[in-house]
Amino acid sequence: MAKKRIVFTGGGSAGHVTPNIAIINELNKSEWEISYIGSKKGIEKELIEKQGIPYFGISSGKLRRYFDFENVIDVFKVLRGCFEARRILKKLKPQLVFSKGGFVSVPVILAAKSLSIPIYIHESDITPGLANKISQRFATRIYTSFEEAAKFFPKNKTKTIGSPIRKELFNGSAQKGLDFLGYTQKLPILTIMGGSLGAKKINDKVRGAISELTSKYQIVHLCGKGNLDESLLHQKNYKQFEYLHGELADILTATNFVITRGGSNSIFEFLALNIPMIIIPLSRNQSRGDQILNGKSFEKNGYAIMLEEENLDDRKLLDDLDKLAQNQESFKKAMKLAQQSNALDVLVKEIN
Ligand SMILES: CC(=O)N[C@H]1[C@@H](OP(=O)(O)OP(=O)(O)OC[C@H]2O[C@@H](n3ccc(=O)[nH]c3=O)[C@H](O)[C@@H]2O)O[C@H](CO)[C@@H](O)[C@@H]1O
Repeated sequence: MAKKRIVFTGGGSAGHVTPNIAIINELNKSEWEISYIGSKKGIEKELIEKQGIPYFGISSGKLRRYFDFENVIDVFKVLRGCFEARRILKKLKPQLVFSKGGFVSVPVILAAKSLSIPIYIHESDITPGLANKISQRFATRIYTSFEEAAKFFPKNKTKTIGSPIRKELFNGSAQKGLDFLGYTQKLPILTIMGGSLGAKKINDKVRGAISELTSKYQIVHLCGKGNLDESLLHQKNYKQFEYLHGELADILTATNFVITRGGSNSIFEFLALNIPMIIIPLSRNQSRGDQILNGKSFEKNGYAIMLEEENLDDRKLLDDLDKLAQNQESFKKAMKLAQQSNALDVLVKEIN
């Protein structure tokens, strides 16, 4: 029997890729021929090629909400991306395009629409990103992580399902994580994840308070590409990484507490893994404020403490960490009570 064909798209940062990887890993490879269209150089290229999935790079422009001369150039890049995506889709002839958003997905969606290929999209945040805002009118079905997001999309084709999480994250070994880090069970493990690209503000604050932090915690700092601090290479109880791939599952299983940006996929992963967290969202100056809404929603439900960047100083960070540790059982209880969504199973079923 001929295989069914699906094309995934999404990129720019890992949050627009890891949910696709979660789904790809669950699709039966003897039934599905899977391909991916992303940008020529974005993080999606490396992450998808690691999975052994055929990858097609297209020209893509950044979508900005403000005026910039670069916008004019980017319009041409996006147009070029549309033609390239159309050529690739005509060749691959998929029955479905699945998009996780990010600016590279827009040309793919426009091309898919022009070829009448059905399109499913997933929105991770409470308010839709610009790419999904544009794409939604062309989508056949729209899925959201947050209940609050559904109101931004047409009712008849939208469904809230939660966040599709890579199954491997649930199969980690705490001991393997400790061995990898060279840590013991003497002090709690605090993992700091500044989103997939790292967060300079968080990196600086953590490093500024390093003596006090490392006297209480064994730290795993995911600091983003190009953000390693050489002066701390020999710091006791401190391990820094630009980005972790396969080891992440073991490390998160060994982790007691997390300090994180408010990226939707990360915080849903910590929720599913029952790890109490402090969320420091990207501020309104640097974003549309989606992470603040994500953080507020998690705080309201008792899963996290939210600490706004404007209030982020060493003392506040240390105090909030103490609060998190003292009340860890109540955070864990609230997280356990949360309807653990089976978003991944739902999506795989709907795609099949
Ligand atoms: C700056 C920016 O625009 N951020 C957005 C981006 O965040 P970002 O790309 O940071 O996305 P998320 O925090 O949602 O997800 C990051 C993903 O990368 C993985 N990971 C991270 C670090 C690491 O070392 N290894 C690893 O595997 C995490 O497990 C997670 O699956 O997309 C999110 C989902 O739309 C949005 O909520 C964020 O606002």
